[in-house]
Amino acid sequence: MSILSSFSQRAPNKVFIAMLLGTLAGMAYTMVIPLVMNVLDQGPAAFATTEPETISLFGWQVSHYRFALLFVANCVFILLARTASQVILSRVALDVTTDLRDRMYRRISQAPIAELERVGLARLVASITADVPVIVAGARLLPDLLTNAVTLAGVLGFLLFLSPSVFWFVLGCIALGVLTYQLPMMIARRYLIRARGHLDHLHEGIRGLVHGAKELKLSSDKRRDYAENVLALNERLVRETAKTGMSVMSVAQNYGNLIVLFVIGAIAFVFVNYHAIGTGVLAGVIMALLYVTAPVAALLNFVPQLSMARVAQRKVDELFGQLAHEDVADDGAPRREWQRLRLQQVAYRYPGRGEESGFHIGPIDLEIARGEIVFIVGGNGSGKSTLAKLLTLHYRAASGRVLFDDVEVDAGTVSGFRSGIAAIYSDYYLFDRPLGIDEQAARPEIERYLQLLGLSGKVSFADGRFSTLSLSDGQRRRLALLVAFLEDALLYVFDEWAADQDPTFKAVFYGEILPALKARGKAVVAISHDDRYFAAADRVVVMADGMVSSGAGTQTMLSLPEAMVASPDPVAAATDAP
Ligand SMILES: Nc1ncnc2c1ncn2[C@@H]1O[C@H](COP(=O)(O)OP(=O)(O)OP(=O)(O)O)[C@@H](O)[C@H]1O
Repeated sequence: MSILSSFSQRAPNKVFIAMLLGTLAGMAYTMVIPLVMNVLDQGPAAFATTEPETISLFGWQVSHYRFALLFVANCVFILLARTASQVILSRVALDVTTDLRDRMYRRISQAPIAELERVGLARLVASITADVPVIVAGARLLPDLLTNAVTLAGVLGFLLFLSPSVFWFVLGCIALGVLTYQLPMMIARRYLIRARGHLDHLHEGIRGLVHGAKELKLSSDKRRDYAENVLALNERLVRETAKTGMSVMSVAQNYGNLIVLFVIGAIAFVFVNYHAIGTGVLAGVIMALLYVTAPVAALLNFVPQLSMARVAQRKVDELFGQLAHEDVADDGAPRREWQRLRLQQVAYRYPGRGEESGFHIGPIDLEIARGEIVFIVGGNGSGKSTLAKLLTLHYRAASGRVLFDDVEVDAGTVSGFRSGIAAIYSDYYLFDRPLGIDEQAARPEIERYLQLLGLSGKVSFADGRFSTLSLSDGQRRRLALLVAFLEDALLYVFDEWAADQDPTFKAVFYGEILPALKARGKAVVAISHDDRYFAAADRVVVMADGMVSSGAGTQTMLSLPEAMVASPDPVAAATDAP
């Protein structure tokens, strides 16, 4: 959708008023020339007044006082109309900026996870932070654009009134000037588009600088390499292309500024030799043209800003065009109950790069029942996390069927089934508050879990948020686990949750938390490399090269301290603790 239509949809009345005021201001601008012409003895005969009426005002002699009053009123009107028009549109622009970002947020949250992973964070952030302000700035120019366009049209009308031959000559010259102006502008635009493309890579580089700060700090060689071959390289590409673009644009702008002066020269030195034109009319024409120099230059100077806005708009459209809307018909549907989850001949393939085809898993047949603990084990890159994302319905199977009981997951049912799933992925994100819960009702439970997870001395819960997220990796994961508990889901998926827990807490996780979830009738899937605890699973699913083979588990808690095995419900354990 074009930004202009966003403006008029957001506040049609305000936009109309702003446009109207801009137009009226332009008309008032045009009035200035005829008003002044009236008092020029040497002006065109049509404007000559017979009797200059002079009055004394505050001790000053004011001739043609009616015109003088009209002139002042006109100027005051220009001031008020233009200001009001700009203020109104600036305010609408702020609302439109919010709307635009809001639309982007929704597009992102409605996009399939696979698409978000493909597009990447850096490009999305660049679009929201860099492109949106440029688009809106372009749209904010509209009142000025109108004012200047109307002024130009008015002055051209004035020229037509003075001398039709001059009018056609001026019109032809301006049209020629504007056409030739397009060539450098086109070149400049190309460079700006290229610079915007490099900016995406630069953002990715900056992300690496922040997220990889610890790795880079440890080695000056790494730091130098990254600074030179990633940051400086992308900076240089952005800078050089933007510099060339801006330089060409400056040439175009200055050429644009001179167009009217060329016209004045052409009339004063050439046109007069071919057309009979009186001195009064010539003076009027030159005055009108000088007057119109600024509006023409302003109009042409809008072009670069508008073309930058167009580049940004194209970038946003392109990016969000790539982000497909997930096929979910029942978004926000209530949770659907189920007893058994089944994957039947499910396969999934990541998109390939160039000639390389993407990693492929399946076809997989797998069943997980409520009250069952299933471990997914296997080597790195064997497809465990991919399978987890299929189980949590973030990836949609390319072929095969995912069924909860006898209901197949499709666009109409996916949302209801997702509501019953809680997952902690290896790249989980911890929000500073539990989302979508009744804070007051959950408070006692949160306090209890904080204690159970050994976090009560570290984190507290107040005003709907956790007091801190500055915790150790293991503690952050425990907090993520707490949030998952609050969801009271039907299926829990843990992707290497225990990897960075200390031995004691590892034992708590495998020996108490998982059995407690099982006892409460939850289906539990844990991706694990902890072979010491494989016995905690009812079933072990082994993955290799994207395929699964199941092995039998055992209910016996191997390696667990007796005290831990004795209390199968950790919540009860926490409550009973002295
Ligand atoms: N977002 C992605 N885009 C494209 N390919 C991916 C993506 N994520 C994973 N892959 C591919 O899928 C393969 C399996 O990845 P996956 O994360 O499922 O393995 P894993 O068994 O969980 O490994 P690990 O034990 O190291 O966590 C990877 O080797 C990679 O080639």
